[in-house]
Amino acid sequence: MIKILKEDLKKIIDYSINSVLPENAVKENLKKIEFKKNKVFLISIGKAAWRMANAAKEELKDKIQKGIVITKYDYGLGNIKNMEIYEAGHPIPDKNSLKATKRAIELIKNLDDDYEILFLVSGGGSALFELPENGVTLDDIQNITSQLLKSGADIEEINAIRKRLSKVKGGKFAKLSYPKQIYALVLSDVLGDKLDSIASGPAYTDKTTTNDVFNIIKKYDIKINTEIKKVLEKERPKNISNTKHIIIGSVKLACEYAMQKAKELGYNPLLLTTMLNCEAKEAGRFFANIAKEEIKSNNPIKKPCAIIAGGETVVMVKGNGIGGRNQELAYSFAIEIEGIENIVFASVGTDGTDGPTDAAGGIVDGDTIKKIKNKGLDPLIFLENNDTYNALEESESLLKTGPTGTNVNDIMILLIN
Ligand SMILES: Nc1ncnc2c1ncn2[C@@H]1O[C@H](COP(=O)(O)OP(=O)(O)OP(=O)(O)O)[C@@H](O)[C@H]1O
Ligand SMILES: O=C(O)[C@H](O)CO
Ligand SMILES: [Mg+2]
Repeated sequence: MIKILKEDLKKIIDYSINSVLPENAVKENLKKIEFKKNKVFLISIGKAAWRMANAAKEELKDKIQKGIVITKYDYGLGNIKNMEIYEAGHPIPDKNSLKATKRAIELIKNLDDDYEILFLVSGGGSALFELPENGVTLDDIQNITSQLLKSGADIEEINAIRKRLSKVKGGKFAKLSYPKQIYALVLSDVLGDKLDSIASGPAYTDKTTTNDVFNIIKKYDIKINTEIKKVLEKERPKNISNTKHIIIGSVKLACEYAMQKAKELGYNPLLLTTMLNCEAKEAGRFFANIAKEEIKSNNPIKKPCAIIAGGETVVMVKGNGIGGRNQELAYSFAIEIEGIENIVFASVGTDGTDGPTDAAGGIVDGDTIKKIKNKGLDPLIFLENNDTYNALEESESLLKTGPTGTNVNDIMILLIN
């Protein structure tokens, strides 16, 4: 029984991820853009950058005369005609992020008046598209980003800070490109699809205030020096007039496709939320509470059922193990449902990389914790040490997809028979 549940769960995940791959989304939405000039410069940033750029090139062909792609290491899939392809550091920017970004700006500065800009944006863009603001060094950015990523701050909070430390975020890229028109196609990995947060909104007006920024610094006890403090006080550009944005994919869509596939496989689907953003291990426990209620009283939906959620949880990393938010969520679920039969649960990053690991997430059931105990290991220590990658590896519960080419947050699916 578990075997079938697991197979079904994997089918649902595959279907959902395949349905939000960027190619179709880019091609369909390009039809909505009315370019006014005959030449297009393409700039594509983020984890999905290569595939989005390739799809745009297939669709617009030689109308795209030049372009640059900036993606994460190993996410570039070869040459694309007329394009420069760069790979750089993620989730913390490195010198290749800066080199590629500098090059992008240089290319844009040299474009003649016949060009408009097609800007393809996907999650991960914040780390990959980066040029430090005057008075800020790459070291500063690396240090502050790394503090923020471990602090439990959510992506909107993290990006509020990133925007101020950068010359290209928070609408500054649009200002740099002015008066060229920018058409942005955005694959959203931010809950609620907030355009000023996705990849730190390079071409979108920053909605955060200086007050917000210092509240975040205080709330998460981020250590900054006086030079950085001065930079953080500077306002972002307002009145950006040369950009148009279209959202072309999101976690909501991924959840809807998961529901569709679950139904097709005979499960009653229920969508809990597309905005899950609490602490990962709390979310795991909450899902376990729901699973127990379901098993006991067929509530909130009749079995067999698929209970689905989308979102992006946070982890306050305190230990020195390896893992990611999906692995931690799935593992904490497993701890709560040890020994219970006929349930399978997965939490997965649609981009295929959960945290700094080669896994997309975890897929767990009532036997997961037993397997760990049978090896004489203590299941709780892994969680305490944020070492859920190793815990899931020991229990054959890692979910690996490899880089998927898309990036629309995380999905959680609970199947109960
Ligand atoms: N050992 C660990 N256990 C659990 N979570 C971890 C661990 N180490 C890092 N993380 C979490 O992994 C997150 C970064 O992973 P990941 O690359 O999947 O982020 P992402 O949100 O997909 O990136 P982006 O938003 O730039 O696309 C960090 O926010 C951090 O909280
Ligand atoms: O790059 C980023 O800032 C995150 O992935 C959110 O878009
Ligand atoms: Mg990820």
